[in-house]
Amino acid sequence: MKIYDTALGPFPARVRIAIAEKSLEPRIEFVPIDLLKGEHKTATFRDKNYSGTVPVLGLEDGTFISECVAITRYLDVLDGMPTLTGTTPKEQGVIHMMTKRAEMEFIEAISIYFHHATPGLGPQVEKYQNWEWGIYQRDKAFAGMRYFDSILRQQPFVAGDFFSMADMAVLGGLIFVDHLDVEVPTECYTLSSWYKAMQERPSVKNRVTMFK
Ligand SMILES: N[C@@H](CCC(=O)N[C@@H](CS(=O)(=O)O)C(=O)NCC(=O)O)C(=O)O
Repeated sequence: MKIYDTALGPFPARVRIAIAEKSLEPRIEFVPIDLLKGEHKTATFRDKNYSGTVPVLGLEDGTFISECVAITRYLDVLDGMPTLTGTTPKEQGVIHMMTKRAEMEFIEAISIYFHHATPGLGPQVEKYQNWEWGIYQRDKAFAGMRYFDSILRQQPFVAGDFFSMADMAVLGGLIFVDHLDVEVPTECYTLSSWYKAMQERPSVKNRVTMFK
């Protein structure tokens, strides 16, 4: 299998954590895609992923799977023993809901801020920027951090009692925050200490870095 990504990006980190959690590194060839040069927006790359984003999983039969959730689910059930996306219907429903919520309320919001209200990936890539929209989404991400802080005051992980795909989505958002000119709100000390604790997890350790 191949993973087309950028080694240090927040969304790719979600899948790289999943790969580590499932001990799949030996089966994966990582193919670097240069976002700063806009390689992900070329026709060649869009043949792999119409949306022009990374990561993308390439299978031996020529199938390409994009979207962190889809890739994580594929990798999680590969061994017939899902550990990240739920085993019971309720677990699967709650994990999927909290992952989607982490995307809509946090990582996608801070990503929009990155692309629209900062230089982002540079003028060669950021063809359209809307500063107001970026600031609006930044504030949405702050509200999202306060929400996840409140969740983590009630339970050890984002979707309940065990580490799951939902935690990886929140970690992706925190990686963005780490390297932008924004901070986790001081009142979100539970989220901050959870983030610190997560970085001791072998699958997360050293993956919390960002492309420059
Ligand atoms: N919905 C997609 C989003 C993926 C995404 O936005 N990836 C970023 C990678 S990174 O910024 O996190 O490193 C990207 O390709 N950004 C490039 C762009 O948006 O031009 C997913 O879940 O995989």
